[in-house]
Amino acid sequence: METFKNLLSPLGQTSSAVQDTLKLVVLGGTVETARRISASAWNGFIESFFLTAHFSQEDYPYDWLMHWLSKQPAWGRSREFDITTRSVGRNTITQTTAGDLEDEEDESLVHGRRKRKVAFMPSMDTMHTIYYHGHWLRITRSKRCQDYGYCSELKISVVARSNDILKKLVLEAKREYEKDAEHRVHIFMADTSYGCWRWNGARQKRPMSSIVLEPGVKEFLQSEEWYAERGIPFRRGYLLYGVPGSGKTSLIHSLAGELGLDIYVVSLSSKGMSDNTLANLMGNVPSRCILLLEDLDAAFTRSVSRDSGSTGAPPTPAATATASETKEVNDGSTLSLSGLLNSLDGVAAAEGRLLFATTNHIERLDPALSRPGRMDVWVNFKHATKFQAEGIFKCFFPFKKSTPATPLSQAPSLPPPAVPEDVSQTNLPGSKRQAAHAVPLLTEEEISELAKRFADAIPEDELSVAALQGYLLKNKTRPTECVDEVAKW
Ligand SMILES: Nc1ncnc2c1ncn2[C@@H]1O[C@H](COP(=O)(O)OP(=O)(O)OP(=O)(O)O)[C@@H](O)[C@H]1O
Repeated sequence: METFKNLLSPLGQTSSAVQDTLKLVVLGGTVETARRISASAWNGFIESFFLTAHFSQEDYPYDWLMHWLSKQPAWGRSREFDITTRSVGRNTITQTTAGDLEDEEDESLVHGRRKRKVAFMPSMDTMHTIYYHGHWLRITRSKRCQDYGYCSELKISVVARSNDILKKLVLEAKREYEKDAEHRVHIFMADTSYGCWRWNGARQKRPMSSIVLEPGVKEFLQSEEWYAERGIPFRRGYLLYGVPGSGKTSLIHSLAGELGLDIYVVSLSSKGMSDNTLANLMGNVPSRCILLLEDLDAAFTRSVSRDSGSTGAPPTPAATATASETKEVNDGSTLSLSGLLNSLDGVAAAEGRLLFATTNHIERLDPALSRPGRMDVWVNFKHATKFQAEGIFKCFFPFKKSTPATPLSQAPSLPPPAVPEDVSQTNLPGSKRQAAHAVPLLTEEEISELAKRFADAIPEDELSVAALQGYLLKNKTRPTECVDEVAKW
């Protein structure tokens, strides 16, 4: 009997091990089930109290919220963040507020290159908490994968019974955004790969007075139509043509600022541009904007396939030459003249949109483009005249208003004032034109005198205004020497 027990004992040990294992499995399973039930009960509880709003980068409210958040000290104090020089929305303001590493220079140029701003961005997938009107907002920024790449999303949750608090937040963000955007013009570029518009940056508005043109050139803007109730003329296309660096683009930007419109830019020379892409793009421009077709001629010097539907340009030698060039280059663009004309007609028919086109080679354009209702106002931009040289000099250097009693020679040389009443330097990009440079402050009369001498030394109709601006920029702290040395330049 004893022997039999001894024989069975290993089996008894095994069965208790199995029992122990089973106990562990049951215990583990119970704990896990309890955990899951409590987690889902907690989530259900949370969801029944939390309201959550999602904001996609593709839509404007995302920008309003990012802009609003950028102004919140808590957002800037985030303990986990990315450091970026990239834009995060349509609004560069998001980069330049709380948490900005470098805020004393705005859009300044260093050796001709734009200085990059570095900013703190709260990192992705981290929850940030902000107190807002008696509520704690839980905010998470995350990335979503889309057909054409990644798109950011903002999720804001709040414990509240109704969504009034979220509505209030969105409206406040919108108001603040619009207040700041008043001083900026947003630029959207056509993306030919996906036939859509991409935000490309926001520029400081530039006063129209800083664009120095011969008298009469700006007249086309002064018709009453422009400032009629809607602020937009009716069914008009404006073709600005002429030498490079003569102010065509600058004038359009300045106008956009005055009318409070964003600019949608299509470069017809872009790779992959086709009739369909152009039609898609045109179909997606908002109702109030400036549509700018850049390098209109480029489309005709590459691969525009003229079809029987087009009226055809007279066979000028230039056109013949470009036709032969056309065959050589083919980068996938299949834009046809009729496709372009159809798109233009569609845009022109839409009220509230302003159509502008620029070209450096007017002779290459097809006359069909200048039909009434298409490009019916043509404006020629030439090289700088003496009048423009004088004007640009005056725009460039700061001056102080001299009181009649003060003799010119005794006018004290003061550091540049920070007061906004100084109307000079409006031609320079950026808002802090006078900031760090010790420009000797001359009187208005002295600057006028120097400007006259500068203009006398500049040959008429030979240099572009951009070239003159480049020279002045190099001498931005030496107004007098710059005039003395201009003959050698
Ligand atoms: N008439 C002008 N008045 C004031 N600034 C000007 C004028 N023309 C050119 N500029 C300056 O020169 C630079 C280039 O000007 P802009 O880009 O407007 O020229 P553009 O005619 O559009 O040239 P492109 O044909 O090469 O596009 C800008 O920084 C602008 O400030």
